[in-house]
Order: sequence, then C-alpha cells, then structure tokens
Amino acid sequence: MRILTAAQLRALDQATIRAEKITSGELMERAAKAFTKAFTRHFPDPERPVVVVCGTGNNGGDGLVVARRLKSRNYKVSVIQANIGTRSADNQDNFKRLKGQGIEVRQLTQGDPWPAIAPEAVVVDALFGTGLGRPVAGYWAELIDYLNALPNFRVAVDLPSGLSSDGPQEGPCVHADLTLCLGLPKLALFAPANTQLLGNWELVTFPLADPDRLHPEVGGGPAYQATLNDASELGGLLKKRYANDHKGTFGHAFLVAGAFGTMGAAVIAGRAVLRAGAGLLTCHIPRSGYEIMQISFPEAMCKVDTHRYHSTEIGDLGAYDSIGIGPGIGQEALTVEAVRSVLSRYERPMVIDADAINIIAAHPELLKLIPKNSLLTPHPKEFARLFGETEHDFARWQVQREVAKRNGLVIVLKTGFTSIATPGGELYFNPTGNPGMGTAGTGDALTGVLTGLLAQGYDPVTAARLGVYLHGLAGDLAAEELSQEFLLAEDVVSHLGQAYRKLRE
Ligand SMILES: NC(=O)C1=CN([C@@H]2O[C@H](COP(=O)(O)OP(=O)(O)OC[C@H]3O[C@@H](n4cnc5c(N)ncnc54)[C@H](OP(=O)(O)O)[C@@H]3O)[C@@H](O)[C@H]2O)[C@@H](O)CC1
Ligand SMILES: [K+]
Repeated sequence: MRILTAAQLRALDQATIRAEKITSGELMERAAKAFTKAFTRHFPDPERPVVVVCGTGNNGGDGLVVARRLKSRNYKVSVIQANIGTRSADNQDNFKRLKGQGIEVRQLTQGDPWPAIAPEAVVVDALFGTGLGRPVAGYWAELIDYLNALPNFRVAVDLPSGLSSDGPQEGPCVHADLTLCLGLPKLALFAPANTQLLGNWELVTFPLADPDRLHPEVGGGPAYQATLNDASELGGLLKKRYANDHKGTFGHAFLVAGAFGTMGAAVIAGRAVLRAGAGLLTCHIPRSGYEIMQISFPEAMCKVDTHRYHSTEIGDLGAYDSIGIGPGIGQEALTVEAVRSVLSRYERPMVIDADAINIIAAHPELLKLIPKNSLLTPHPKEFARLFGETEHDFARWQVQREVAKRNGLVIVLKTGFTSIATPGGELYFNPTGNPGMGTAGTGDALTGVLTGLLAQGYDPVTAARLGVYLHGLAGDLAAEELSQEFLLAEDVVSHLGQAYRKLRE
C-alpha cells in the first residue's frame, strides 16, 4: 500500500472522481461512512455523547458527514463549528444537510469563550487534515490547547489537527487518543516523534483509485515516498515447499554471534535462523560458549574459535548460503579484525547487526567492504553512529534512503514502524510489532530470521520485508497470548510458526 504526500492524495482524489464519475461530495461520503463504521466499532454505545469539532475545509466536511451518520444511528451527537476560514464547497453542502436532523450545532468564532464539553463525551477532531498549509496560530492554536487540556477521549479524523502530514511537526497539534486515518497512509504516521500526537492509529479504507495505475496523474510512480508492507502482498512472496525438498534445499546459514557473557545472543539468533526455515546452521562461537550452545541448542553445529572469550579467527566461508554477524560479539580488537576478514572474504549478501554495526561505525573504512545487497539492521542510536545524527525522523529517512542507494545496501532501521531502505531507492514501512518487543534479545531474533530467510534463497529486499513482518507478527501473536510485559525474545521466536501460518492464510 502506497504512502502518499498530501498533494498526491489530493491528486488521487481528483483521479478517483474522474475515473469513477462520482462527485467530490460522494467521495467525502465514502470516507466519512468508513470513518463512522470504524468509530462505532470503537464506541458501540450510542448513549455516550459525541462532540464533533469541525473546521471549514474538507476535514471539517468529513466531520459534518460523520455527525449526520452517527445521528442516523441514534448517537447523541452534537457539532462545534469552528469558523476558521471560507468553507469548502463540500463542507458547505454538508453543513446545509445537517439542518432538520436534530443535531445541536454551536458556532465558534474567533474571540468566543471556549465551548463547554461534557467530560464523558468523545471528542471527534475534524478541524484540519491534510490541507494544513502552515502551523496553526492565534485563537485556533488556543482552541487546540483547550481541547488537549480536556479530559475527554479524542478521536482524530484522518490526522490529529495541526499535524504536518509530510514533514517534521511545527506548531500546536491535537493530541489524539485514536487516529482513524482515511484512505491511504501518510508519512507522519510512521514518525516516532509523532507517537504521542497520534495515539493509536488505524487505517480506514474505502474505495479509491489505484495510485499505481494512475501514477502519471497523481505525480507518483517512482516518486511515491514510501510503501506500507501489507500481508496480502507479503503472503504471496512466501516460497512454496515441495515434497522432495530437503535440508540442503533450505540453505546452510552461518552465524557469528556471542562472546563470554553474551552467549544468549547466539542462542536466540541461532534458534531464529532455524525457526525461520533454514535447513542447516553453523554457529561460530568462542571456546567458552561451546557447552552452552550445544546444550541449549542441539540443532546447531558449532565452530569454535581459538580464543576462549571472543571470536577472533573465522575460517572458510565458502559453504554458507548466508551469514549473520554481530549479536553479542563485542568489539575487541581481534574481533574487529575477524569482522573485517569476513566482510572482505564473503561475496554474497549477509546480515550485519549489533556489535558488527558498532565495529563498522568505529572503523568506517569497513563500510566499503560489505558485500552488495547486504542487510544492515541498526536501531536509531546505531544508525546515528553509522551515518550521523539527523534533525528529525523525516531527515533520517532521507539519509537512510541515500546511504542504502549509495552503498548498495538494504538498511533496516528498527523503530516502532521499522523502515527498510533498498539499493533501488525504495522505502518500506512495517506495520507489525508492539512495544512489548522492546526487551533484550528481540534484535538478535530478527538477525536470525533475516539470516534464515537469506539462506532459503529469498532476495535481500524480500528477506528484509518478510523477515521484519514475520518477526513483528510473531511478537504480536505472543503478546496477545502472554501480554506485552511478559514477552521474552524466545517467545517471539517460538511464535514464528503461527506467524508463518497467519501470513500464508
Ligand atoms: N481520499 C481521502 O482520503 C479523502 C479525504 N478527505 C478529507 O479531506 C481532508 C483535506 O481537506 P482539505 O484539503 O480541504 O483541507 P483541510 O485539512 O480540511 O484544511 C483546509 C482548511 O484549513 C485552512 N487552513 C489550513 N491551514 C491552516 C492554518 N494553519 N490555520 C488556519 N487555517 C488553516 C485552509 O484555509 P486556507 O489555507 O485556504 O486559508 C482550509 O480552509 C482530508 O484530511 C480528509 O479529511 C475527504 O473529504 C475526501 C476523500
Ligand atoms: K483532524
């Protein structure tokens, strides 16, 4: 699913109107109908009052339609009409259509005292959406502050009013508890900095023209800013397994992980390699980790380093279909040389994580040794160490894209909505995962999953998209069963089976 800019979304609306021979009012009706359906799912009790705060653009127009539709379902709904500017045509029409419906409408004009809102009411925020042209200021900014200070539950129509859809946040913004985003996702939904403003968000879909078919009109195509991975597409990318396949078919993965005190990272990552479906796994570990590995994970073969505590000399790499390197390896001088040697000798895409990333950050000349199309999986701090600090999320995505393209790498930036930048210049966002996965070892599990997918012959971009999705989905399924608080990395790994099953459905 494409992620469009506000301008592209406007063009897509027009393209939909032309292609389907509908009016803009009918499109607004579609959007508001879908919103109302989602809203009543969240708030099934029609006795709970709903106050829709509407602006004068089409976001406000949506709010007016929502009010009318909720009223027809017997909700106790009223409208606060903020007279911000000139009404859009569809706003005007829908304002007229409110007459005679028995909906209380309170007008709010600059300078008016703030309207009283009962604390139990759900506030529907329809002041501004994607048409925000500048930071909100003056009286309307104070209205946003007023709404934010209320104890009420706030539901944003499309976006929290005041949120910049395509760039860093400027100016005041409604703090939504729930955002029901209309049609297609906007980049702002994925920015970690916006988490508090958006609350939980959901996409509310309704029929819109396909932006890929209409991209000349929408100004998109390669210029679309990003794509949200969805199950329907990813499910189709899973490889089939055939009766005569055997462990050789599914690849032999090699993992360089663990050191004295961090052998858990090797165990978790190793399990994930095989649970993701690789046929064979060899782990390179320091001598002191040998018993730990063999006892806790008998399915793995071990190659033991000459050093007791660290990996220092890594032998022949020719036999392996994929390599994962980094979890728990530390940054000892001899380990740095071992990483350098692996990077310079292996010629296929590999997975580079954790300490291997920190080693590369400390020795930038290593970046050039990384085999083309390899996967780098930094979290934001590691990303900053590698590629420098950025001012905001949007700038970081830009850098992520540039460095992926320039270096021919797949860069997996691990955030709430992990982003994947490809050598081809695309940016994908992942929708699965939950805060319960912010616990030790889940990153090691991801390294394992990605290494396991590469071993099975998935191309690196598909491996990244699938691996991040499956890992997050396994975490979601585990959290559903066990709670987010309880979650351990091994629960994520042990739910990979269910995640595969669900994705195949
Ligand atoms: N396909 C879909 O998803 C569909 C989406 N739809 C909906 O349309 C929404 C976009 O509607 P929109 O373009 O009319 O813009 P909207 O956000 O209502 O604001 C514009 C108004 O605000 C004003 N204004 C702007 N900034 C301001 C400021 N800082 N301070 C004060 N005023 C400011 C601006 O005035 P102006 O800048 O012209 O002075 C204008 O009056 C979108 O979010 C979705 O809800 C559906 O209806 C159809 C299908
Ligand atoms: K809004």
